[in-house]
Amino acid sequence: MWVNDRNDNNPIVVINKLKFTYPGIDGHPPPGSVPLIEDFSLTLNSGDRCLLVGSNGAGKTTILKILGGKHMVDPDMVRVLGRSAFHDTSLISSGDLAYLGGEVLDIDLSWRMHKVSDGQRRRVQICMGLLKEFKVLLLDEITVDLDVLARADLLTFLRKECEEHGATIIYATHIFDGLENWPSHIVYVAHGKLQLASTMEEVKNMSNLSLMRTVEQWLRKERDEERKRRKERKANGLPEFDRRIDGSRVIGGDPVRVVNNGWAAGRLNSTVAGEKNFMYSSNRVMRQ
Ligand SMILES: Nc1ncnc2c1ncn2[C@@H]1O[C@H](COP(=O)(O)OP(=O)(O)OP(=O)(O)O)[C@@H](O)[C@H]1O
Repeated sequence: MWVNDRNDNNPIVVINKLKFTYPGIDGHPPPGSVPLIEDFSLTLNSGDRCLLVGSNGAGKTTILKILGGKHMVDPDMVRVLGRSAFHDTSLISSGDLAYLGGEVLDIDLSWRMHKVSDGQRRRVQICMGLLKEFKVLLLDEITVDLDVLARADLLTFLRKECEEHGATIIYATHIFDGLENWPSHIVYVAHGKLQLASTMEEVKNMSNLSLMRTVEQWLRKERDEERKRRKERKANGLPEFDRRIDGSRVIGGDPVRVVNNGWAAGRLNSTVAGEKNFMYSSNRVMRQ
């Protein structure tokens, strides 16, 4: 497969047998927990535009956050520009590595940003995130509120950054509008495991369908297999779902306070969401 066979001298992103479990309240994976990401390997080179696809909860954001140095993993498991993103903070501070996710750039309401639309706010967030010249850009579905033109312009700009300046982009998204000819590579992840990593050309040779329909087909197959697995478990007298180990939440009391959501100690970038029953969370997943 392309990911493991490529032999470029200076790969920009190298993920090598990545294994990750969100830590519990004590900072360690809860006993008995199954790794969320397992045996995940991927190599990307300068100029690659990689689309990261998968169903809800597949682990896309987690992978992007690990690459962005927001979760600690063994330094040999993830190298960005030859360095460990978690341990080498200069990667982010220099702007060489940029992470742009839904909730990362919170806007201070005192900037009168409450008077603008969601899409206008999103544009400001994106502009701020792209102010510094980047070598590696991690995008976690950032185009949700953009109008068609703003989205098309952004995709063109990003493509140019890759083609003309050799930037490398990994973009996790569920929105395939205007993406048909944008990526150079597609990576499909399911249940934290790599299912497919191919060039766009290979994906087109594999399927006559549009990119969106091709991905839809993959996800449908995944869902059908999951349903079959659950049915078989049930027939064998086993619980339909695997036992869930809740390690990173403190539940109970009023108000409910989540004090550890899996971000590495000392690097928590908290957002107070809501006033009454507030949660400390830097991840929208935890805001319920
Ligand atoms: N901070 C956290 N602590 C514990 N579990 C988490 C945390 N963040 C995410 N998870 C769990 O990890 C799994 C993968 O989540 P992740 O956000 O990486 O998926 P995703 O592929 O980005 O999903 P989506 O497409 O819905 O954004 C989910 O089951 C989620 O509940």
